[in-house]
Amino acid sequence: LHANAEDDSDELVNPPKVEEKIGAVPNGLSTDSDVAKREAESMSKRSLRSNAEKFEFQAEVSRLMDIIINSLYSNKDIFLRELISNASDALDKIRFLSLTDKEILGEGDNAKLDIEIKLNKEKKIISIRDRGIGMTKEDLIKNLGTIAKSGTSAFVEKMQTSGDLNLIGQFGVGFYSVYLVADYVEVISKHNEDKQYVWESKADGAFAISEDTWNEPLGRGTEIRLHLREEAGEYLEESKLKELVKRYSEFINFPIYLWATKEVDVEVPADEDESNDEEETSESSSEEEKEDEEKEEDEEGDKKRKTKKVKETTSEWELLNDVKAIWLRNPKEVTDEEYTKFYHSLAKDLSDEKPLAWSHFTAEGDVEFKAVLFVPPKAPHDLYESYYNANKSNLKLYVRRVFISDEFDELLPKVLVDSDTLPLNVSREMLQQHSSLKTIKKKLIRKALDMIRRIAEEDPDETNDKNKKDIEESGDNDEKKGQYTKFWNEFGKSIKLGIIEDATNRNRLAKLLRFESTKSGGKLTSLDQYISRMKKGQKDIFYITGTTKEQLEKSPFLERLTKKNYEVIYFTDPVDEYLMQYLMDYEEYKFQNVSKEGLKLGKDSKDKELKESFKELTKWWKGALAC
Ligand SMILES: Nc1ncnc2c1ncn2[C@@H]1O[C@H](COP(=O)(O)OP(=O)(O)OP(=O)(O)O)[C@@H](O)[C@H]1O
Repeated sequence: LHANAEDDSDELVNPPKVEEKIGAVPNGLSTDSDVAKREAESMSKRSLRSNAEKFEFQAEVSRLMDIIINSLYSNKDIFLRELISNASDALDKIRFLSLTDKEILGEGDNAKLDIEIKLNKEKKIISIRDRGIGMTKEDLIKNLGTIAKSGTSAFVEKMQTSGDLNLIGQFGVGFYSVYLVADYVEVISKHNEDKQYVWESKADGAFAISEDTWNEPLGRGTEIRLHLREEAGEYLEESKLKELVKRYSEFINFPIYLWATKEVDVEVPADEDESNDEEETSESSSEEEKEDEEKEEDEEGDKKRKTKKVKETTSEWELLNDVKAIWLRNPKEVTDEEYTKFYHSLAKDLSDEKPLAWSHFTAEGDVEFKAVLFVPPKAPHDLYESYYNANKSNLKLYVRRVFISDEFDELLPKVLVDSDTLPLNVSREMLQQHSSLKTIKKKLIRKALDMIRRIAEEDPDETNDKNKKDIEESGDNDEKKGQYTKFWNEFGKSIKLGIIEDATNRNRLAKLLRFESTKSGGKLTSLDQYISRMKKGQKDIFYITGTTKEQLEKSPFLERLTKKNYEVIYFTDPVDEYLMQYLMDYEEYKFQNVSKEGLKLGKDSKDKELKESFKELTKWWKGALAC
């Protein structure tokens, strides 16, 4: 990049004008002395600039960086996805602000919302540049080093036990993954409200910030330059980067361009090329012959001039992703693989695991919107820690393709919604209160519950005879087998919390409950299955709460019921006791805690019990009379 800093930085400021670039020589040398100066300052032998302001990383961040830089983790690819995702977030932010203030985007190239990647093979640098919101000096200090995110220590802990870096993006510390491949990183950033600054660090406990007086002005946005480690040379291959963008960032909502070189055939007049291409010029090897040819051509009048094809290397911006949002497409035309990939990019999930289910639909009526809902294969690591944190949610809302917010206080599966009905020019806070959002929420919850119910219905392990036949007919048994148990193990607690909080959907959620019982044979069972096994005349659903099933099995209260062949549910989760204060009944049956005093059994058993007590009473009475 620096060898021709002027050319390059120009290209970074004025990107994708493909036509202009054809034939340009991106690696040509420049004689401009300013450029040479800039380059010298910029590279500074990979030591932090001496006159820069120095900062220490916050201790947790420093530990995190140590772990990353010394990691033997083989999937180093993730750095690119993290940087692209940060660039995309920064673009979302500026686009959102521009809804209420058009001026904010600026003019010309500044208004182009895209992401550009460039390679400098010679200097082993990858640069990723966006025209997003950018960072002020204060942002750079805060965001990249001095303030540890809440996820930092959680991630450090997780890394120490599992060594699995895949989750880095989910812990909100993705930026630092650059040190998997680089040993020196520069972040050049320009925010509308500040000057251009350079942040730099070699991940050795310190970083430095200087006002940028040597790089080309960015206009607005951020450029991240990774000075690659010796062993990370593979990332200088264009093919590798193309593959990575395709794999991990295909669904980013902004165009991602790579400054790609390619060989093109160029037609040149046969004679012009003579001096530098011996093979090709053999047909006209002497001045005389050349003159003869010219004469011939002149004589032939309108006949074409003699030309020939030569190969030339040129560079141009190549678009790497298809920006058409998946949710706008017809569901019939989107493949399972595309949904899975889209989910992975949305959830920053690097595993190969498919989502447990998804639902892609268009809602019509008063509020129109399109949505794609996913049930992740695994619950987010902090799902319950942050359960009551109002700002944390997995819902992403777009209005007319513009990302508006992911700050909703609703717990839903991974969700992405795009609506044309909502107004664009209102603040996030106002939008939260907008009545349309309530309708969206209602519809989404219904759809999410349907989707979860379907996981159960399609799972052959869920031995509900009603749907067993359908499952057998559908043929894809293996894939669906055990999926509901998997769902339950990951999200069961959410269903319970839903029952507690959402009175309107309580019954629908109760259908999704699973538990073990005295008759479930160690497996999970549902309320419907419990009801199907009920004794004749039984009016109640019996349950017992405690810490473990083993402990409950010894309970004398339980024995009283099992002796009479009643099925009793074991509720052993700490939340269950609380849950049962809200779940009074299911269908026409009441819940009864068997360890409560004064337990009433079902009608027939009640009669029996009465008879029993009557027998006892008469025995006693007879005895008393005999005395
Ligand atoms: N290209 C960028 N433009 C503007 N700000 C950025 C950019 N890259 C990073 N940042 C800022 O630095 C912060 C830290 O980035 P980092 O990747 O570590 O975490 P994150 O983006 O919040 O979470 P995640 O890792 O899940 O993407 C971001 O929250 C953002 O404020």
